[in-house]
Amino acid sequence: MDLSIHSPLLRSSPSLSPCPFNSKNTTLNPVFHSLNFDSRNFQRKLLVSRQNQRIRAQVSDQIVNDHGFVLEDVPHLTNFLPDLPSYPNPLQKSQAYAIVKKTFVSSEDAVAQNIVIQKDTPRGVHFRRAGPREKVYFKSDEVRACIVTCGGLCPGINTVIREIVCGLNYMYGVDNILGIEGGYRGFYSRNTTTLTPKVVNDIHKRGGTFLCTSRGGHDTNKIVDNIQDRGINQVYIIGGDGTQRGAALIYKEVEKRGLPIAVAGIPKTIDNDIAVIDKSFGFDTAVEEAQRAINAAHVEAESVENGVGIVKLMGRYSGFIAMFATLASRDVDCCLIPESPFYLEEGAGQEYVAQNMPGVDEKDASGNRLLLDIGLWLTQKIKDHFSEVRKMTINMKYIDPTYMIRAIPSNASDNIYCTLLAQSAVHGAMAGYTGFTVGPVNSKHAYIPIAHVTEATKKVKLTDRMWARLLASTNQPSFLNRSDNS
Ligand SMILES: Nc1ncnc2c1ncn2[C@@H]1O[C@H](COP(=O)(O)OP(=O)(O)O)[C@@H](O)[C@H]1O
Ligand SMILES: O=P(O)(O)OC[C@H]1O[C@](O)(COP(=O)(O)O)[C@@H](O)[C@@H]1O
Ligand SMILES: [Mg+2]
Repeated sequence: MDLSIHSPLLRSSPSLSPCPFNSKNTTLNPVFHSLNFDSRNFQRKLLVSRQNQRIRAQVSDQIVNDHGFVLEDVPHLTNFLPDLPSYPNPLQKSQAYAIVKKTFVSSEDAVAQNIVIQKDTPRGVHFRRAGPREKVYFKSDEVRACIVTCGGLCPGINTVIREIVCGLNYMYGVDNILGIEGGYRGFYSRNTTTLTPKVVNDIHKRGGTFLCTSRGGHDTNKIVDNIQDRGINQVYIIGGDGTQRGAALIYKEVEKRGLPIAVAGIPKTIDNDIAVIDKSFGFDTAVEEAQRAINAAHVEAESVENGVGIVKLMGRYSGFIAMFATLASRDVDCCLIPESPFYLEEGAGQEYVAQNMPGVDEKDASGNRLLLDIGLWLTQKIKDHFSEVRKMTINMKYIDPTYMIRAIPSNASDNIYCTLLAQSAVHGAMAGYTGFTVGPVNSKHAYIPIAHVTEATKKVKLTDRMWARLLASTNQPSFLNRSDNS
């Protein structure tokens, strides 16, 4: 019987305490050659090719120059509405920003996706740097914005909502902001709520989402009809990979209808599984909270004879929470993540787990596969092993803090991170960018084409040094052969 566990089906990433089982790169700062990519210059392929000899290829919104510099650009409203008027950015008159040396981000600023390069390698993919632009494409009193939150919870959602509202109001003088309640379906099945700085003043101190959320219910046409009917011209969409896919469809439909509506995505997920960006908001808070569960398991296991503690954490297909919580805690003896197939004494397959548990083919309303609860299964297997094979009685404590780590308010650093995300999204929408997701790339906030963050799921790389650090700290088996790593 094949008993090896196949990671894609793991529901979450348990970490164990105490466990029953026993180049050198040249780092260079990329040199930025002066490449003029002011939006009007490179929106239109042919125009760009003629105007700038250094640009030798452009595929859709991608520019490549002779140095292997690739700009993965985001759409701009003027791509399909060339006559859209622009206005001076009201931040010019802001007292707070008056002392800033460089209030506006240059249209030539780009953020490198890969900052560890070698002298002769191409300079690689870059994204537009996020931040306020000299010109905006909306008059403050004509903005009618809306905010929606979709998918699972995550610490910090309320901070993002609060800072979008306050950012729009304080920086751009916008006071027409709607909250769409209950996720995507809220566009057509619920009433909206009016958001002002006063209404959202304290919400960052609470977990969850002030606007409520849901899975499923994305109907692009109905959503865009509703956006149009309500006269909304800026749409802020906070959510994970599924939500961002939905946001891309909304942007496409808006473009098809030729509407002057900016669509901005703010990536949210507790799992940290969104590609390109350094880290998702709330992740640090969740890892911190997971310490409490690991600590409890450790204390319980240490305080009795033959104590074993198991903690189950979230992560779907990505084991970042378990990996970072383990690295931070140092009390964990074995960390199991979906990316790393593991075996018990005879091997242990997810198929085997599936035989013992119903519901393997079920999906949630968004189409996400409902994964098996590996934590409970593992707990039983370990108990069985000790009683049947080793003839020992163990004292097992199983802790499942999964929803507790995502339902809390964000910590201080996540709050600041959420503020930057929200403000970057506001600056981007006001500047007329659309169909973008915002997020930090190598610590600099950037506007990223939505497809880039949805086309792949970020996973722990077992061949990276971080996983090696974890193996070294727990002293657990790697479960992998060297040949598996290639
Ligand atoms: N491929 C898709 N196209 C359009 N909408 C989607 C898609 N995947 C998910 N959605 C919608 O996005 C919302 C959230 O998706 P879900 O997968 O539950 O959470 P998350 O965004 O956190 O990954 C749901 O309303 C769902 O209907
Ligand atoms: O909220 P639900 O439907 O119980 O789903 C739980 C899932 O949500 C998550 O917490 C977050 O997933 P999303 O970011 O895709 O919403 C997963 O870690 C977990 O598997
Ligand atoms: Mg998701």
